[in-house]
Amino acid sequence: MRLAVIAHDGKKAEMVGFLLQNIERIAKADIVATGTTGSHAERAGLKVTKLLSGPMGGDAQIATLVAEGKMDLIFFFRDPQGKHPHEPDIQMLMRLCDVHNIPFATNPAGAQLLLNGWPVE
Ligand SMILES: O=C(CO)COP(=O)(O)O
Repeated sequence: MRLAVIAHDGKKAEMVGFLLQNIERIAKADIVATGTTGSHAERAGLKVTKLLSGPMGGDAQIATLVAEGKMDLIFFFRDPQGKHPHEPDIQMLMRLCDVHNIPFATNPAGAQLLLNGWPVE
C-alpha cells in the first residue's frame, strides 16, 4: 500500500493518533507525508518519507505522485475552520485523485473505512 498522509495543523495530533491506532494495518505500507505532518509522525515512532511542507509545495508533490500512478490511498485530515494560502494546491490534489480514481479520506471516520476495506497484504 502506497499511502500519503497530510494533516492541517489543527488535525496533526488526530492524524498521528489515527496512524498509531492502525499500526498493524499500515505496518507494510510505504508512507509519504507532507513535511510537518511527517515530522509529527516520526516523533511518534512511525517510518515515513517526508516531502516538502504543504505551503511550500508538499501537496503539489503528492499530487504529482498521484498523477504518475504512484499512490494508492490519500489521508488528508483537513481543518474545516482554517484558511490556507496554498488552497489551490489542495484543490489540485483532490482533483487529481478524482481524475485517477484514488481513494481520498478527509477525516478519521472515512480513513478508517478505507483501511478496513483494504486487502491484507
Ligand atoms: O498544509 C498542509 C496540507 O495542505 C500540511 O503540510 P504540513 O504537513 O507540512 O504542515
